[in-house]
Amino acid sequence: MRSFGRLLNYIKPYWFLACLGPFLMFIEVSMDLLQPTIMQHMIDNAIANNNTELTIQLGISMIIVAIIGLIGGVGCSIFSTKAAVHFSTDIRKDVFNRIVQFSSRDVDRYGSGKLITIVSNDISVLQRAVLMTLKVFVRGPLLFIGSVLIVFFTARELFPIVMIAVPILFIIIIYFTKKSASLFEKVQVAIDGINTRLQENLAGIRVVKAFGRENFEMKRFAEKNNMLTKVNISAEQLIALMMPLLLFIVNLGIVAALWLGVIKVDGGTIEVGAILAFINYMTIIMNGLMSSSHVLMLITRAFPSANRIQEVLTVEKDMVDGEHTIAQQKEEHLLFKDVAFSYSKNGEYVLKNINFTIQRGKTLGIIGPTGSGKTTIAKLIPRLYDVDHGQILLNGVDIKSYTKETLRKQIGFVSQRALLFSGTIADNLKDGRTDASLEEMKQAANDACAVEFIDKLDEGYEYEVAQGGKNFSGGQRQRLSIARAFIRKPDLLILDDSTSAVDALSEKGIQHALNQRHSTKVIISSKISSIREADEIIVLHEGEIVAKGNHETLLEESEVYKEIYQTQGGAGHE
Ligand SMILES: Nc1ncnc2c1ncn2[C@@H]1O[C@H](COP(=O)(O)OP(=O)(O)OP(=O)(O)O)[C@@H](O)[C@H]1O
Repeated sequence: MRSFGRLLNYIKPYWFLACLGPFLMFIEVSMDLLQPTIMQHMIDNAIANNNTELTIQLGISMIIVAIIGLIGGVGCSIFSTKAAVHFSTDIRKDVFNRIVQFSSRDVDRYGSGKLITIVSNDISVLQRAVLMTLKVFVRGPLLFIGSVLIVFFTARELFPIVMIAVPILFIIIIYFTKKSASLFEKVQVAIDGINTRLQENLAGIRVVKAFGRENFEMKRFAEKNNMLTKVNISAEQLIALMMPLLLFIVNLGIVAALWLGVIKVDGGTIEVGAILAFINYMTIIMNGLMSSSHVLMLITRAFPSANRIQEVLTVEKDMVDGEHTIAQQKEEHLLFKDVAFSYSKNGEYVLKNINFTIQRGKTLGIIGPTGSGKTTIAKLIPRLYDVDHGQILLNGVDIKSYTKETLRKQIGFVSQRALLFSGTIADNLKDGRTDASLEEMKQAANDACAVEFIDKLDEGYEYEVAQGGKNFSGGQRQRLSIARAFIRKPDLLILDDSTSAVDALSEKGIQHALNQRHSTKVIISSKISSIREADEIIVLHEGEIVAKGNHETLLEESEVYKEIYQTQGGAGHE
């Protein structure tokens, strides 16, 4: 509830629209409330007395009142919708901006399914609650209070019926609203589950097909879908049950009014028009309560969504940005000092006691079996994650002391999963450096052996890259990612298994280009051929450095290295 209240601050810039909507609704409701009274006059004073002129006058009044009401209603819808849509657009923008700045730990913690639900579903739920509040919240209570007052002053004989019916209607509404709130919370969780499954399947659709996992995935999706169906049905059934119950109470009231009315009309204390007006007001009271309860339900339903949105907006930064904005060039370029790291707070360390130094301009190779922690080392350097123990120094300064911008400007990172973004090839290359010229792009593409396939494209560097780069082969994506890093001309270049899908000839070309570069290089690979030229190689095993040296010394001294070498063809491969 507090989160909902806080998020309502987003409506402040649109306060004029947000006030205009309910004001126009006030006009519409006032007109709605006038109608039965005019009708009562028409029946009791004009029709009963055969007064045609008065009948026409009152008829015209009813039409005018209806038109004013219509203008109020339409105006309210237009302005309320504008306010609510701007409100949610601003929240969506802030939530997205926050997510983009999340640390990798936060992304791991939330999971992409939940984040997608928050940006899409939760914000829509909130928008709907605000829209209905602006449109209906004034209407419901006004219709209710207005009708009760009018009955009190114009048909006091029938007022006891209202006194009995209204509390019962209230109790029903409160009971159902409370019950539905917890069910709608479950609905949100079930939608999370669906989005997670969907997201995972779409991202890995090729693997799903290649391994014939369709049936298995369909079954897993069906489980989540059934769960959503179950909670959705329970929630909707609950709401569906409320309407007939309310109607039943109102109808009982109407029957009681007719019964009491007949006695009173016989006694001459009430007129037929007043009874008809009462019946109308009873229906309006019910409608007023129904629409208020509907909004109340939407608001209660929006509470869990608001909590989740607020949580994302206020998530505490687990990575504090440093203040250092100047990166000097030191001979001792990169230093890992007693580094240990675990992905979860109390989890097992995936890196332990990591110590190494790279001198400026030199190349460090990192090799080791899968899961030994190679990629994790690469992720620690640009602070995708922070170390749990020890220190990483870049140019003699703890990387935590740099602003993230200063730190990341010094680094060119080619990740294991070559990811491209939708846009043109040029757009993707310019992610490396926004002001890169066409000549520089061509040079980088040439060094990364990407020129041959770019030149074959009619549009060249203006060729559109599909989402995730799926209109390129794995090797082409890797070469474009390398070109993107090259274009940056970084001080420190990190290549994480980035030539795994590249053919041997292109890999040779890339290695040649790498050797020409003055950058300090960290090359991670599971292939000895990619790192054998490195000035120093570290061998990782189960998160620890088990050997260090160049190719020749490691062949002599490290069993693990020798084993990798032999499994990759050994001397015969040279
Ligand atoms: N985001 C993550 N959350 C939790 N554990 C992770 C995460 N990423 C990696 N791990 C774990 O950390 C360990 C080291 O993983 P890492 O990716 O660094 O290994 P690697 O040597 O690069 O493997 P590969 O050669 O297969 O790429 C593995 O046990 C892995 O399961």
